[in-house]
Amino acid sequence: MDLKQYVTTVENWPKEGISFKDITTIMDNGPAYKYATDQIVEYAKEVGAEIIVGPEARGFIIGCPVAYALEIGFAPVRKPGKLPREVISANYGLEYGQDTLTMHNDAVKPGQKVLICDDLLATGGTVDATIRLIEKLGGQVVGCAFLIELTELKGREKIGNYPVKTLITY
Ligand SMILES: O=P(O)(O)OC[C@H]1O[C@H](OP(=O)(O)OP(=O)(O)O)[C@H](O)[C@@H]1O
Ligand SMILES: Nc1ncnc2[nH]cnc12
Repeated sequence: MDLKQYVTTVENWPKEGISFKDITTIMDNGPAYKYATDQIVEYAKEVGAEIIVGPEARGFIIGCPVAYALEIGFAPVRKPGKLPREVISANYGLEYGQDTLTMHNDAVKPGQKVLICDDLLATGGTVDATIRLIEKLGGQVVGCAFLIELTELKGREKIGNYPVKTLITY
């Protein structure tokens, strides 16, 4: 299936110069959402993922069905003030701003094999911060899976040698 036909590009949103890739038009199409999820499930099997970690908010949409299909856990990475128990934090830069991400300090167990799932790899700031959080807890990042990669923004370079799987590139 050509997933690209289901991605909607919105120019100059949320601010001037950003070419926003809207994935709601993948999600609201049953066969497209299932096809995309199935591709990432296969990748998760290949890398031997034992838990999925996904950053708020769109990482939940991609990561949760993968965890469900494999009957493994899902650990959320969230913006500050959202997780109720003790957290660890990491700062990062975004294509359009600066922020902090947090994760429960027992969400990933030492040595556990983790697949990070998100909708989009842009500058790599979000996934880089997510990797730092997982590794602080002793987790082993075995892969990073995305629906979309914006190659111009060089996210892969930012994260170096971690295996990356993307379904659509621009
Ligand atoms: O590679 P990067 O430059 O870090 O950009 C990619 C990240 O940006 C978006 O999330 P955003 O922070 O907009 O949050 P949202 O999912 O809650 O809308 C997207 O869902 C990725 O997580
Ligand atoms: N260009 C982009 N498209 C969609 N989501 C984004 N999040 C950050 N940059 C984005």
